Amino acid sequence: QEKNKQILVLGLDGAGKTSILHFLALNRVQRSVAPTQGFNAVCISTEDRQMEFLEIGGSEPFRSYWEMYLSRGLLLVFVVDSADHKRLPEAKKYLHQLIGTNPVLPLVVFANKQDLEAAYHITDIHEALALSEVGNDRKMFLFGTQVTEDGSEIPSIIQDARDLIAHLAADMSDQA
Ligand SMILES: Nc1nc2c(ncn2[C@@H]2O[C@H](COP(=O)(O)OP(=O)(O)OP(=O)(O)O)[C@@H](O)[C@H]2O)c(=O)[nH]1
Ligand SMILES: [Mg+2]
Repeated sequence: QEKNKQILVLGLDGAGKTSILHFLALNRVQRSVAPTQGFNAVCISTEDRQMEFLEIGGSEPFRSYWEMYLSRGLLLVFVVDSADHKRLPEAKKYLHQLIGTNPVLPLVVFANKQDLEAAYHITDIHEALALSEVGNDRKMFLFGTQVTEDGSEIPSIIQDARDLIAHLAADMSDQA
């Protein structure tokens, strides 16, 4: 049933998936984050419902699971390291492979690590990931985020993103 579908959180290793989930769930920055070896399920309660997030590790051995779980996804949250310029083409390749299998799955992209000096601005991330090509029938959102202890401004973006994800997830469940 759609109600049991999860919000998939995918993206290359080190992009910040676990860090973002921790912040979304607890409004706090996690100090030492270990790479996710397999799956990381996080349940977040909003006023009227629960959201189930499923992160799948971004390291090579776990990427083969991404597509398998996509059919069970309510929406896709894709996280990139905005400062990892070298691997943006790889991230783009995986993203387009994933969404290619489902023309309507809503997409929320986090251009993470905006605190780093080398970070690309979201307009450059939009271009690097070819987000203009994700399809006209799909809802797509892009957030510039950072999960750091200093600077109180940006984490409010993560809270906005959480509200948006809650709305999208509710829409998708109600459609079922
Ligand atoms: N500077 C900076 N570092 C970050 C940010 N978000 C996460 N990190 C750090 O980046 C590293 C990787 O973060 P994770 O959250 O483990 O990344 P992940 O996408 O879950 O990685 P896998 O589980 O291996 O797929 C950790 O050392 C985090 O502390 C950010 O916004 N800015
Ligand atoms: Mg992780």
